[in-house]
Amino acid sequence: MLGLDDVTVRFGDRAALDAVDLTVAAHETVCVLGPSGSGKSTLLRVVAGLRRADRGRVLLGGEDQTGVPVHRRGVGLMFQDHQLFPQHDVAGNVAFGLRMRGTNRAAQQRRTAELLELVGLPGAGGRTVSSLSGGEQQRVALARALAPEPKLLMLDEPLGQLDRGLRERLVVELRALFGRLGTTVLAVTHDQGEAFALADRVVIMREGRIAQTGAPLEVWQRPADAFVARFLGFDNIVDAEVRDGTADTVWGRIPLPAGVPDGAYELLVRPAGVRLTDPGTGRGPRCTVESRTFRGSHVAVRLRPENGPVLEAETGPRDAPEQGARVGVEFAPDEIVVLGRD
Ligand SMILES: Nc1ncnc2c1ncn2[C@@H]1O[C@H](COP(=O)(O)OP(=O)(O)OP(=O)(O)O)[C@@H](O)[C@H]1O
Repeated sequence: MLGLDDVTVRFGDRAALDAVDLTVAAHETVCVLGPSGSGKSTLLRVVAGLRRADRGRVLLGGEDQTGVPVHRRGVGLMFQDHQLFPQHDVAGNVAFGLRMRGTNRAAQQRRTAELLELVGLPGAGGRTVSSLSGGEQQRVALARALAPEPKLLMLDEPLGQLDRGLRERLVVELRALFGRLGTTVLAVTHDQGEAFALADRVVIMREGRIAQTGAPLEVWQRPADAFVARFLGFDNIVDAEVRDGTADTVWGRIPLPAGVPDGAYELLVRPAGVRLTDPGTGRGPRCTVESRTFRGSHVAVRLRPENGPVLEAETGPRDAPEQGARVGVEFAPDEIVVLGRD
C-alpha cells in the first residue's frame, strides 16, 4: 500500500530523514515511535505530500507520488491538535472531506450518520464542537479523517492530549475499528504503550533512520541495540566479555542463553531476570536496596551493587524488600538479551 524508497529530507545540512526504506501493507497498522526530533513528523509529512523528499520516492498503491499534491494522494490525516472547525457542528465537520469531493447531500448525510455511529457518537451530528469533551472531539476528528475512505489513514499523536484512562480505552476501540474497516494506518506517537497496543508493527526511529522494526512483542523481547532497549525503558545495560557461554561484567558473571559466540557485547538484563536472594547468597553481586516503586502488578526495585551501576530488579507486590536492606542477586539466563552493537 505504502512504500518509502530511500527517502531523504534535509533541513540545511541536517537530514531529518536519512535514506529511509519502509513499507506498509494493506490493512496493516504501523506505529512510528522515537524520541523528539527523530524524524517521525517529517515521515508523515513527506508521505502526505506536505513536504518534498530531497531524494528517494514515496509510493502509494505502487504509484510514485512525486509531484502529486496532498489532496490527490487519497490519504486521511488526523493531527495532534485535531482542529475541528468550530463554526461547523459535528456533522459539518465529519462531512468536510465529502463536501470537498462534491459528494451529494443525501450521501453526505448517510455517511456522516454511519461514521458517528462507528466512532461511538450516534446522533451527535447536531452538537456544537465546543459542547464536546476532549475524547469526543478526538472521535469526531477520526470520523472526519475516515469519511472520504482514504487509502491510508495517517495519525499524528492521535491521542496525545487526552488523559491516560481515556487514551487506553480509545486505543482498544481504535484497534478494533481499524480491524473491522480494514483500514491501513500509519501512526506516529511518542507513547510506547499506545504504539504497542495499537500497532501490528512498530518502527523505532533514531536521528532520521529506522533503528528497528518488528511486531510489538518481537521488539519488546529482542530490542536490536542499546538505543532501542533504553528507549523502551530498559536501563540494565552492561558491557560484557563472553567466553564459553558466560558473560564477564562489572556485575560479575552473568549466565547467558545457549549459543552466544565468544566476543564483546552489550547485554540487557531484564529486571524480571534479576532475582533477589537472601544476603550472602546468590551468585550475582551483593546489593543494597536504594528505592522501590510500586507499579501495580509488580514493584520496581533499584539496587546499588558493590560494583557497577544501579541494577533494577522486579518483584511481586508483596515480596519487595525494604529500602536500605541488603540482598543477594541471582541472574536468570532466559531474561538476558544479547544486544547488537549500537
Ligand atoms: N521546518 C523545519 N525546519 C528546520 N528543521 C526542521 C523542520 N522540521 C523539522 N526539523 C528538524 O528535523 C528533525 C526531525 O523533526 P521531526 O519533527 O520530524 O521530529 P519528530 O520525531 O516528529 O519530533 P517530535 O516528537 O518532537 O514531534 C529535527 O531535528 C527538527 O529540528
